[in-house]
Amino acid sequence: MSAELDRLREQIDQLNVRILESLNERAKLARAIGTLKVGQAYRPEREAQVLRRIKEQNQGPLSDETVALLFREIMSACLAIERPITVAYLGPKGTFSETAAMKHFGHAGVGTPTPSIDEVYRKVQSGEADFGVVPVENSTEGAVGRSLDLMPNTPLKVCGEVLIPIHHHLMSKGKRELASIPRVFSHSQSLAQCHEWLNANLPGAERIAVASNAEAARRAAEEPDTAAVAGEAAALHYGLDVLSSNIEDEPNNTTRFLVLGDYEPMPSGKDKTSLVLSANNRAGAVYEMLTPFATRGVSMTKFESRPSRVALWDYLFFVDIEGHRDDANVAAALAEVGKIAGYIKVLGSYPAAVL
Ligand SMILES: O=C(O)C(=O)C[C@]1(C(=O)O)C=C[C@@H](O)C=C1
Repeated sequence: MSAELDRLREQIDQLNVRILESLNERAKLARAIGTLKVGQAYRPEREAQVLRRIKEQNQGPLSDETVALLFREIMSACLAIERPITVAYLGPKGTFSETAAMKHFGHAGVGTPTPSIDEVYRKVQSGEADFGVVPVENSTEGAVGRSLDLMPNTPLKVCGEVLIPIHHHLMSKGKRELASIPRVFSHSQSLAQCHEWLNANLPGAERIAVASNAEAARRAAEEPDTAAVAGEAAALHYGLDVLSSNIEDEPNNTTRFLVLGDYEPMPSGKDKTSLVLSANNRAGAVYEMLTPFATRGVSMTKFESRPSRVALWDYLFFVDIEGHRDDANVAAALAEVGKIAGYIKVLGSYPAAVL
């Protein structure tokens, strides 16, 4: 048994040397590519292609998801040799936005927790951060209004999307009985996402909405007789005990984040395009405006209306379609929609989420 163990470990040691050599060889190639580039070194379209190919080529036993996550980190580390990417996200540390930023840019990216969505936009616009990550919609609770409302006026482009499965946990400083918790902090969306569970398990507790679920965890760590509803990252960051796991009412609860930056990705082969439209206020106007997508075979993956904030009962439509704005059918459809719509702004074309 022990001889067999030694033999297998010897093989792993030898393989580690080869992996190490390969990693550094790869890093040198990435650095050489970096010297040829003008402007932004980060290329999301290339990263998406690399990750898709790795998933296709994977023979196991590691899962496709696992190998893709490993290669995400390898690319993140290779890119950081020149200069780590800076990413502003809705903080404090421990939010799902931080999880999204790290999932997309890898852990060699330097995350900057930022107090509000407005401030994330501002930091990227001013060049204080290379990219920003903002939540745009949750599968249970719908749109994140502020992120959408800032899009029509920003010069930034949408250059990526990140999907994060959202699992909420009830946590407190030290283990305690649920019945002994008089107050629970969380973000209003998280409270809504756990509404049924809280009704059933903490019926008497006061629910207090705070700016983020990481802020909720921070307060639960400091204030006696309180608990927080937040994610695992927040429990780890603030040293809280998880009293009950996965308390979200909808098990497939997922939040979608967009990556914003001063960069327009090239086509990656599987892309999405986000746009904002307004229709004239007459019968059939929205139907007519969207018809070119149908006739050109362009799938719409999202249609969301928001008050325009310009006139009463005037709306903006946030639309996502499949394909890149440079794809022939998408370009033709956008040109036709542009002639019909009262207003059109293409927010960006970007690779569909791989992970
Ligand atoms: O192919 C490139 O453009 C690279 O810079 C290399 C590389 C990689 O490590 O594969 C690194 C960073 C980019 O974001 C994309 C890919």
